[in-house]
Amino acid sequence: MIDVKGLKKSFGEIEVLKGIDEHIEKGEKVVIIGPSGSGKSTFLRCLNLMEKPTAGEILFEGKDITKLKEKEIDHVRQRMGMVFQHFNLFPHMSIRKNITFAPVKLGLMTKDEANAKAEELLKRVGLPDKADEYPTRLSGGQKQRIAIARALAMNPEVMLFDEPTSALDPEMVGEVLELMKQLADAGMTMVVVTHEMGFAKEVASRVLFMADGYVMEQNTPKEFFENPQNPRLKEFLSRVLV
Ligand SMILES: Nc1ncnc2c1ncn2[C@@H]1O[C@H](COP(=O)(O)OP(=O)(O)OP(=O)(O)O)[C@@H](O)[C@H]1O
Repeated sequence: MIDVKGLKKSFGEIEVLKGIDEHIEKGEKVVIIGPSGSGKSTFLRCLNLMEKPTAGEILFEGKDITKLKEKEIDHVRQRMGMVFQHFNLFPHMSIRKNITFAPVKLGLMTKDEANAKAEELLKRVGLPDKADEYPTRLSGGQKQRIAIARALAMNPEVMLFDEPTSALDPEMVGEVLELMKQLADAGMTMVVVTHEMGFAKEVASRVLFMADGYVMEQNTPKEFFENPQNPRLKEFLSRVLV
């Protein structure tokens, strides 16, 4: 589904991604872990071209999306939903409007269709009575569940999650991870940057370890956590799996 070839990304003089080759299959749940600053978010943001790669190719369904024009890039982004650490909801819009705004603006649905979709999604994320509320009235966990509903409103084929629970109070982490597990069980292709090792163990089909702009190791969760090979990964796991 997604083929990444020789991906590099620099910000000014600093090379953050130094050459990444990856293949993501339809239905896979790829979890990316690694130390702060290792390039995890940058890699994720390159996948849907929120960051423009400095070099390399990203093939989505066989087509190199790094060569597309701006308008075609919008189309790719519709097919790859993104969920951010800080929710990024529109504060001046109701929850319903947050969910329906993009599909209507992009002409994917009529207003009525989008409203019906919003209702269905609000039920799915367990917040059926929040359509007329505004984001400021919601808890962090609720905001993130709405952000997931908003991404799903575009009927994406892939969902990208950038540390979706890192900004949440501890008691709200579970409700968001539970919703992500439901999505995984429903067959969604997912790429997730997270510090939640339990989620990686339970949900991932493959776990990637990034350090210094490279994918240093990757494996099934069982092998990854029980039999790590790279010394950097061993050291990282010894610190996070206390
Ligand atoms: N827009 C930008 N301009 C300049 N430097 C950037 C930009 N985005 C990221 N960087 C730098 O790139 C490096 C990698 O950042 P990135 O956010 O990808 O790491 P990360 O592994 O996701 O870290 P964390 O776990 O702390 O979120 C960091 O040194 C960061 O400062």
